[in-house]
Amino acid sequence: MSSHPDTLAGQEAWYAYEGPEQDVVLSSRVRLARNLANFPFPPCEKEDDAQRVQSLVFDSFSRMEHPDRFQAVGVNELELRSQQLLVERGLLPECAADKRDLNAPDADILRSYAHPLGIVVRTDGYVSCLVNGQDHVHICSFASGLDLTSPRQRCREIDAALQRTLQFAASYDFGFLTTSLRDTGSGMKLSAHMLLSGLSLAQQLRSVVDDLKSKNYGVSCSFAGNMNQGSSLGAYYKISSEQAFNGCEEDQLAEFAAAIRSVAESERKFRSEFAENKPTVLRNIVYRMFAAVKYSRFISCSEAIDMISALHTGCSAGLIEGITYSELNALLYRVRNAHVDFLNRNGGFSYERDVVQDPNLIIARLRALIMQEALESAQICA
Ligand SMILES: Nc1ncnc2c1ncn2[C@@H]1O[C@H](COP(=O)(O)OP(=O)(O)OP(=O)(O)O)[C@@H](O)[C@H]1O
Repeated sequence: MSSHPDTLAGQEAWYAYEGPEQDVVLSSRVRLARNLANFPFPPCEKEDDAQRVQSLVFDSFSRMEHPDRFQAVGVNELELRSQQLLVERGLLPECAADKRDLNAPDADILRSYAHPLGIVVRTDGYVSCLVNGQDHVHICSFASGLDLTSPRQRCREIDAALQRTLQFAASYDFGFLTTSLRDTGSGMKLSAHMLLSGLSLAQQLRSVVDDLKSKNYGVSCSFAGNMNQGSSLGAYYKISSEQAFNGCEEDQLAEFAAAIRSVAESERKFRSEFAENKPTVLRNIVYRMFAAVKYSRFISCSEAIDMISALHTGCSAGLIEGITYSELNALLYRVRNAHVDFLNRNGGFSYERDVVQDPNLIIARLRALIMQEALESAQICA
């Protein structure tokens, strides 16, 4: 099973690599919002303005050093399944339907936008730029674990390179001007995906969420779930900054990193208390999921996310060995519908007679095989 869609230009995707604090923090994201001066912002722009903005941004990328490192495309030129692959990678915005039901068929992301989106992706997949989304330009970059410095550096390089040929809307008093007031200033939004299974099991999530909200950080479900009921699929949460005008970029970055570290410390504390006070309950959760992965013939996307979460918790409690956090994090991408579909179409697999006639069964069957292959060297530590 070699041709994973996450191998770009011969290089593994960013999420295949180890990162700091990965026992709790899966990944970090930095994005910069910018708008071109002298053009109405996306909610108010006309079709030909949007076309012109896209041409100017694509042209600016084509004039950068090594322009062949960038692939620029109008999203409406991509097949629905390619769009969905980019959504699953976090490069295109999700529409509400994706959040509600991960097992549902693909939704058309373009319908939520007044004008066609454009996207530029660097061929190594580390940095991308969305055109005509909420703002004219959203530059974004990811890194494994808690690492905001390297994605911010990559975003800044692209920002500086774009500013050689484009003029962005800015004011001395407010900084960069953006569609949403909360992005005005640095235009920077920071986020971290975290596994908060310890806090969830100990039912301590509410106070952590309230504390983050009081510091102007947003908390939402990474995959699906209901924040009001305090339940997120697999206990995966996204924490993000909600305002870009307080202090300089360095301060925003340092404060956000400190908040994430503090949540990570609480999470570790509650994970180890749970392991000490309820060792049998924890073993039951982890071992059942391990067995389910090993022996299931069909796995749905939401089941897979729950299973990966339990395996991750099991690894950090020393109950499972032979698989790394980064392998588990990469699995969270590999089990999504469009990723499995890509592999199915490119892998030349053959399936059992009773599976082959049903496309939904094929995807669930292949997902089970992907999970089993990832766990090949993993074992339970009794
Ligand atoms: N720290 C992270 N690690 C991995 N993926 C992330 C992270 N933060 C956000 N994402 C993914 O990136 C995509 C966009 O994130 P999000 O929903 O926060 O942005 P948005 O509000 O749509 O746009 P923007 O942040 O550009 O204004 C989503 O698919 C989300 O799951």
